[in-house]
Amino acid sequence: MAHSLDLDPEVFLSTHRLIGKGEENDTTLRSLYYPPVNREKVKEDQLRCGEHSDYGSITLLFQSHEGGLQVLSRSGEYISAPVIPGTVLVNIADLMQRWTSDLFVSSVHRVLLPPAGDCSTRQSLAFFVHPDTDALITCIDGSNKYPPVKSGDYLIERFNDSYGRE
Ligand SMILES: O=C(O)CCC(=O)C(=O)O
Ligand SMILES: [Fe+2]
Repeated sequence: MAHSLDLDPEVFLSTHRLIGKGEENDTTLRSLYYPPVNREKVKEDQLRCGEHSDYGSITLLFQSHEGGLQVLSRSGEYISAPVIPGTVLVNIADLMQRWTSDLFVSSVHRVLLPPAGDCSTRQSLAFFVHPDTDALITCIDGSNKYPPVKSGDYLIERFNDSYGRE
């Protein structure tokens, strides 16, 4: 990713040094199990996972073969992301968009219900990658498009926006 922006890779590497080393990095692995869908109880427009973008730098997504993931294109249409066995899907997340002054755009995505009559379950693994909690994220182009923010503070802000402040 850094090379594609003509950047020294250390810009990203040096700010992700503490993954898996303790409390100073919020990178998380989440196992998501979606149970079979009872069609009689489905509401209109119900989804398995509602439209959102992720908060950190990137997300590595491992999906089971059932599929259902869709990504919003820049022209505003949802595109199904095919499951390609043995591959990992990489989503750009919001802090990366901010960091790169919108050169990389975070992907808005959702997970659809299976088609009617399909009782399959779905399993995915999402590895939400975050910069180190104290890493100061400033626009890499030197602009002030977004004010500098510490990775950990940004995450707390996003959690508060999503789940409500105390
Ligand atoms: O289950 C999936 O494939 C996507 C899950 C997801 O987007 C998320 O948990 O942020
Ligand atoms: Fe997501």
